Amino acid sequence: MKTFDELFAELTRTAVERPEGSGTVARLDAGVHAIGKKIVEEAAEVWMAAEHESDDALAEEASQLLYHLQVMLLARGLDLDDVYRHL
Ligand SMILES: N=c1c2ncn([C@@H]3O[C@H](COP(=O)(O)OP(=O)(O)OP(=O)(O)O)[C@@H](O)[C@H]3O)c2ncn1[C@@H]1O[C@H](COP(=O)(O)O)[C@@H](O)[C@H]1O
Repeated sequence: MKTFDELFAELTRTAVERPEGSGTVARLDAGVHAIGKKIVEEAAEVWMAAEHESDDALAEEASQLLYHLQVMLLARGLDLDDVYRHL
């Protein structure tokens, strides 16, 4: 298990070190258009899970949406403080 901040720290390292076989590296290389499409897809899956699926399925879809949001922030060179100052 990891926290939101721990995942972002891991993905930040991944973006720099670019380990072979990393899905995150592939998503960053695909760019913000592809990442944006994935965010929309995952957001729809969160919505559908909330309406029709179990609590655990909803939690899993939410985790995937949060992951793809973090990838988008990294792709644009933002960090979590850039988001937190708006909360
Ligand atoms: N938390 C996540 C995470 N959540 C979601 N995903 C990706 O998002 C996809 C979402 O699931 P879908 O059901 O939409 O699967 P899919 O339709 O096959 O997705 P596509 O690969 O076709 O886009 C997953 O298959 C993963 O590829 C994640 N990929 C990585 N992580 C974590 O990110 C870190 C770095 O991962 P790597 O870069 O892969 O090493 C590790 O801690 C991972 O656990």
